[in-house]
Amino acid sequence: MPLLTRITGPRDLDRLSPEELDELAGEIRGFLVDAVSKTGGHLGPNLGVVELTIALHRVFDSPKDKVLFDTGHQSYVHKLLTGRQDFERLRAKGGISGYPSRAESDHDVIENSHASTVLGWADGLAKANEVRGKDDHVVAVIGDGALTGGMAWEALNNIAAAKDRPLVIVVNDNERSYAPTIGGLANHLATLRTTDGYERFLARGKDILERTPVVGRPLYETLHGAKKGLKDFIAPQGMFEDLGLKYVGPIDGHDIEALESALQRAKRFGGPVIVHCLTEKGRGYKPAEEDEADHFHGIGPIHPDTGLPIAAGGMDWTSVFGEEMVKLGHEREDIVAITAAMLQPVGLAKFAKAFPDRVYDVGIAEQHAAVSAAGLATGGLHPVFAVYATFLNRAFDQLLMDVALHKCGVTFVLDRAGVTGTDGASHNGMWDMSILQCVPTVRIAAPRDADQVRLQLREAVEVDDAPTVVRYSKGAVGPAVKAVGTVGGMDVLREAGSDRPDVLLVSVGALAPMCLEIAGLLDKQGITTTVVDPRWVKPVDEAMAPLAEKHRVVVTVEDNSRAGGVGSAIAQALRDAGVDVPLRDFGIPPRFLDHASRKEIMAEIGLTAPDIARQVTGLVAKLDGRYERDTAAAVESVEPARD
Ligand SMILES: Cc1ncc(C[n+]2csc(CCOP(=O)(O)OP(=O)(O)O)c2C)c(N)n1
Ligand SMILES: CC(=O)[C@@H](O)[C@H](O)COP(=O)(O)O
Ligand SMILES: [Mg+2]
Repeated sequence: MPLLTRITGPRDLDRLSPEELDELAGEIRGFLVDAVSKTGGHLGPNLGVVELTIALHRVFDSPKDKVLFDTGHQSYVHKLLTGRQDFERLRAKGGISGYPSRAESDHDVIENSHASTVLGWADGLAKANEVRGKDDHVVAVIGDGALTGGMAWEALNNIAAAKDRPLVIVVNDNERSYAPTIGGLANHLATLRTTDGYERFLARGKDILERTPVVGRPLYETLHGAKKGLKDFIAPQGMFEDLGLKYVGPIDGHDIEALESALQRAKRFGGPVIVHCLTEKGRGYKPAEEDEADHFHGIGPIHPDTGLPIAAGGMDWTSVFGEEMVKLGHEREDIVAITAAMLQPVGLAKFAKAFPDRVYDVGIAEQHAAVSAAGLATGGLHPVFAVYATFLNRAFDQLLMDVALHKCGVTFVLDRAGVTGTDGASHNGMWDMSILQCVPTVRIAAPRDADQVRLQLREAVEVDDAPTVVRYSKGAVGPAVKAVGTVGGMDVLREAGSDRPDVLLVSVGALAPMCLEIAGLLDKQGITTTVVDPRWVKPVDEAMAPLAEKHRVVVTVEDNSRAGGVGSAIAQALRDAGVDVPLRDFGIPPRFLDHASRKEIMAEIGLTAPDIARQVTGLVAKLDGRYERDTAAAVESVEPARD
């Protein structure tokens, strides 16, 4: 019977022998490859923390002790050891989340998948324990990549100041974010890695010697003295110790015994202590180990034996951007690119290959990316910062106060805008067109197809005195949607065919095909509709108000939060212009969305053609003063939302 099936909670690990623990690690690796190759997910990061997570749960007593994960994408092993072994529907609707989830388990604390927050959480929890007189342990697992985020250092600055406040920081150092982790910190970790394990030597020696006190004690003192000498001699004083943090390491992150020994020492230390663990992303699965791109950081379904993707990827938004960037790079030598540790995922790999000296990976440091972009622009260049829409939240103040306030020509390209779905609540790109509404001078483009991405990216990089934003969805790019005319700077996608059309339907970005479908459904109700794509959704086009005035109702549809989104901005513009036409805005409800597929979530929140057509039908019926009965009948006659 597989050992893994006997593990229903962390305490079941205590009964296993060292040999069984190694056997369990092997079983877990096999389980991860088998399960995640079917569902997709973060295979590489989790293969790298098998032994580490086993050791953590043997040394600490979760959930009394808090075991915290930064970003949380590497918490699958933690889930397996804390009673969750059904990975059939990993990241799918109704299945387990790909990140810690309080609804799933008391062992889970941080659900936020935005990096570099774990040390802040740990600092707060440790302070709470101190105030409440609790002796629970707080253990924070942070990757070398997440350690490049500014918030990690804000927390470390606080943690290091409290020398008597116990807190265990486990640095999961696999030398990679997606690609190899960049920066001075990564170089410093490399220095610590090369100090030939004097801590490891001591840790192992101390535990063995302590078990034989008679002989061991004097011998240990000698060793300890030797260690001091050894350390001064062979290991530079680590930055962490200079900060006032006890440093233990480097520890082989795949040696359970060594890990437990180091973690036991850290547990007893009584103050803030860093355990520096050396791990390998993708360990134990050859296709991942040999993958130079990102060691299978995040994958879709693959053939387990070869690691090759099952679904062939078509043309996606990211590739369209990436290819146009290369063309722009050839045409304009002032264009440079910035990524926050996601060169490949945001589509800048080709640009980096063509222009290696004009691309900057700043680490997981979006705030720094935005401020350094202001510097680059002030220095005469035009930076393009490509980042997932949800991670731009991190750099809001820098976009506002460094880029916009100083009139810097910086282009922010937001990938994964709108509902992404399977990565859970914190990954949907649903806030950018809300938070940016209040930024003076910023211009926001929402391209509807590949041609518009190319065109609007070019329009954006032409602006040299204000921030520009180009935002598009995740995954395959939809069909080209041609304009049939223009009004002001807006594209008309469908004429109403009436002198007094009923509905002005404002289609934002990638939802254009759905908006044309809505217009078709309204047609069947005898409702005439003009469909426009503003292209640049901020500022609201000056032609919007006079165009709205020619219609009976305005409907806006956006893949962004309804709260303060494009619909709100247009409503405000109509009010400011004295245009009194009712407006109904459709978007993502301002709440956190549980993980599911994009399609499932869009249906759940009513962002589908039938749902919207049904509501607009009812709206127009009410405008006509038709009886509720008629309205209900008209509404029901719209085709039900396809499942
Ligand atoms: C603020 C933020 N920016 C970017 C990301 C995307 N991201 C997820 S995991 C990851 C790399 C993390 O590297 P590391 O912390 O070393 O963990 P590892 O995957 O190596 O275990 C990145 C950049 C994120 N989750 N949050
Ligand atoms: C954990 C994290 O933030 C990333 O790995 C993210 O999951 C990637 O998302 P995509 O799969 O959409 O690139
Ligand atoms: Mg890493």
